[in-house]
Amino acid sequence: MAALPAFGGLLPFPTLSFQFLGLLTAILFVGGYLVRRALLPKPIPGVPYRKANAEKLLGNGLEMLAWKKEHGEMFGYLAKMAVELNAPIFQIFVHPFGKPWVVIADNRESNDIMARRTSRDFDRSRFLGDLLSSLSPEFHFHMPTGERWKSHRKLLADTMSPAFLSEVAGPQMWKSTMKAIELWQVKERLAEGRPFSITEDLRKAAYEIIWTATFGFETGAMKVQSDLLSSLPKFENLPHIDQAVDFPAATDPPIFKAGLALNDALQGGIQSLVPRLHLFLAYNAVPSLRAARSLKNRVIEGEIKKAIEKFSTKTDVKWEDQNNLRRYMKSAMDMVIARELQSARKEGRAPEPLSRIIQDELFSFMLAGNEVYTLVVWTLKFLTAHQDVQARLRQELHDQLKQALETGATPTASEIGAAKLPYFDAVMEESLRCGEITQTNIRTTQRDVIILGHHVPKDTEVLMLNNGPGVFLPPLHVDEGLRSETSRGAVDKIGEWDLKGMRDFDPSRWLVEDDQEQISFNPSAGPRHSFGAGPRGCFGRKWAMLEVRIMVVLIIWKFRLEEIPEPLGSFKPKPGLAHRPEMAFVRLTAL
Ligand code: HEM
Repeated sequence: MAALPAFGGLLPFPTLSFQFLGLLTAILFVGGYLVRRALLPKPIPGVPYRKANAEKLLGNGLEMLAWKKEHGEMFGYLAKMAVELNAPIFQIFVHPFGKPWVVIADNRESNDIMARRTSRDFDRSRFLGDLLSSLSPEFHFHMPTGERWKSHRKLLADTMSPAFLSEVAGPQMWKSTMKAIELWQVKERLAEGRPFSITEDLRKAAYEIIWTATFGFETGAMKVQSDLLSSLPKFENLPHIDQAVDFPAATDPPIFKAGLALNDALQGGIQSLVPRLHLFLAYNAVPSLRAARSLKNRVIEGEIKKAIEKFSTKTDVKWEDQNNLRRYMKSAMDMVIARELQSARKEGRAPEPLSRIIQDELFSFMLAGNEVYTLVVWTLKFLTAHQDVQARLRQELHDQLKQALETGATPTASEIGAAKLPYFDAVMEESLRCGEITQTNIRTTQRDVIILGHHVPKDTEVLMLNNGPGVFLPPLHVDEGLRSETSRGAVDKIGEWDLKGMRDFDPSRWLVEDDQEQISFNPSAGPRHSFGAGPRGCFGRKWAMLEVRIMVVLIIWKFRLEEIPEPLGSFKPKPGLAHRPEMAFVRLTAL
């Protein structure tokens, strides 16, 4: 009985607890429903999207990751969605708590946004600030368009002048490329007809080239590798003729290693949900990156001090006089420092050659220059896979650089820069297109805007596809009345591709023939946004195209890129910051 009261005491509990549990369940259910609803993507009214994705907490996120896993890149998913939705404008949901991103799959409208609707309606994407502000806070790439951005670009303006490019940067690019060629001559001899990977060599060569042209001295990365391989005897036990040879790698010079490490760390930011915080912690807390940053700062400061010493007494620099430039300037840094000292003298202010601004802007040439490497890698792959294109390209070089051919000399930087090479230009443009070097361009809306008849709110990220309808797939129909006025006015400015063979690598799509059967390169033959467009288009485009020209011409002049077996010739991209191939092999014959 003693248990009774206890039992009796417990009796009401189950009654209460059922009610309580019922209530709790209801609260949890309703609460859960409300929280879920709050977390679900919030579509922008009127802009097309796939309904199923708006009902998932992660929106399109998991599908995009699955696509990336299968295809090695992510933006093909967006091209596929444009076709599936049959919509030249649509939205996707990328971040669990973030706003939708709007995607444009129409080249004329994209061009209009970048070229004519900057910066009142659209401006530099904020995402780029998240990525770059820890490493290079004063790099103008990520700044909104305005006075600060303008003054930074002005500081560097001389580095893109024809005089500087032909007299200073070009010869530096040529010298560094020849170092890479010497390395490949050694490799070609050791490989005895077998293929080998060029990914690392090209990455380092492009980095060395841009470093030398920016700072005026070589880091020595190419040389240490050549020295190591030259010292090796003939290779015993070479693999089968179709299998790749691996070469030992020399240790990179410390400053070279530091620059690459700082650059590669950006990759982590791209993949992070909180890129700004991620990169701030990486650069400030990871000991190897902290050390890399302080070494980079020390070296750049040291070089700037040398330039100050050189230019503080020189007051007779004539900026447009090529001889004068050739005499004084060895690099982009010389140019920037000399200009800063001169401007300060003129304006009666103290010069600031060691400012963070100058250091960041100069170092950031290195970051931007990475894309040059990507373009060269894709180009060499296309030329290997399309032997007919390679033969026609070499023929054009031999025809146009006759003097070098007849004397057995290597064409100089200025000969290469000045040669009229329409087929070469077409090959480059087609490599940019088919290598999908710039898969999308991106802008942020600055106020509520109308795109193709749809209302898009302020602060929306707008992605413009370069890999979808109109480029590799038939264009989607757009009612002319829905276009902006300026877009309607640009109707005949850019050509459209024949639907047949849109996906094929075919440089001749960029060529036109006149009545006298003269071939010329037509940059407006079809959509072309690899360097962006408008005021925020690529600042270094002329530099990039000169560097690529010097590299590719010298490689094709010195080597034949022989066919390689299928597995090594794969065109599958590798997941990463840029659209790069998973592998790049060549089988070289020295010419
Ligand atoms: C094949 C090589 C290259 C490609 C494909 C490329 C592509 C691009 C693209 C797509 C943009 C953004 C354009 C836009 O949003 O409208 C850009 C911006 C920029 N690029 Fe390049 N680039 C290359 C090489 C270079 C080089 C070699 C340099 C410097 C030496 C450079 C410096 C810059 C800078 C400073 C910006 C930012 C411009 C601004 O915001 O005002 N780029 N580039």
